[in-house]
Amino acid sequence: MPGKRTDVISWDEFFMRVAMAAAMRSKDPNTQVGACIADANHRILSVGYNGTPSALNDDEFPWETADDPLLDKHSYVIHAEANAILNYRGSNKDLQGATVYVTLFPCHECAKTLVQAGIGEVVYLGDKYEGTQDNLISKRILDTCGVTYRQVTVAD
Ligand SMILES: O=c1ccn([C@H]2C[C@H](O)[C@@H](COP(=O)(O)O)O2)c(=O)[nH]1
Ligand SMILES: [Zn+2]
Repeated sequence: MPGKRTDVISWDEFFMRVAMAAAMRSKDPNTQVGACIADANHRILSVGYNGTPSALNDDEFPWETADDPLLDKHSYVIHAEANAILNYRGSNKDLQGATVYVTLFPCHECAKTLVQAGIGEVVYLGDKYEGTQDNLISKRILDTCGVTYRQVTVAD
């Protein structure tokens, strides 16, 4: 069609950029994670980022890592993927076969949650914990459950 723009961003890049925007809402000083769930019709089903439960004042809880679980941020943060699933307002069945775009490869807890929610594909940006025990368990869960995963890059 004459005059039509053709150099538009791909769906992968679009959904990953939505996940990247969500990550910018995270208060975590070390690792900001965003997740965007999309269906086969290229509709966004939900978005989430890593943060404390909304009823919990994030000024009153730690954002550092500590040996004492009471003082460790990991005890209080809901992961981006879990928040995206929890934020979803449709029927759970609609997540069946959906794709999650996530800025960090999911941890093994998120892998279990994604599988149980029916997510069929994980598209990720970074894998900074690659090779760790948690990361290997996560990949084992996804592999065993038939959830495919692939890495994408997004230009600066
Ligand atoms: O699957 C995942 C794994 C981690 N997160 C969040 C949880 C924390 O807020 C950070 C990780 O912090 P580190 O300092 O890198 O341990 O990332 C997530 O949302 N999803
Ligand atoms: Zn996780």
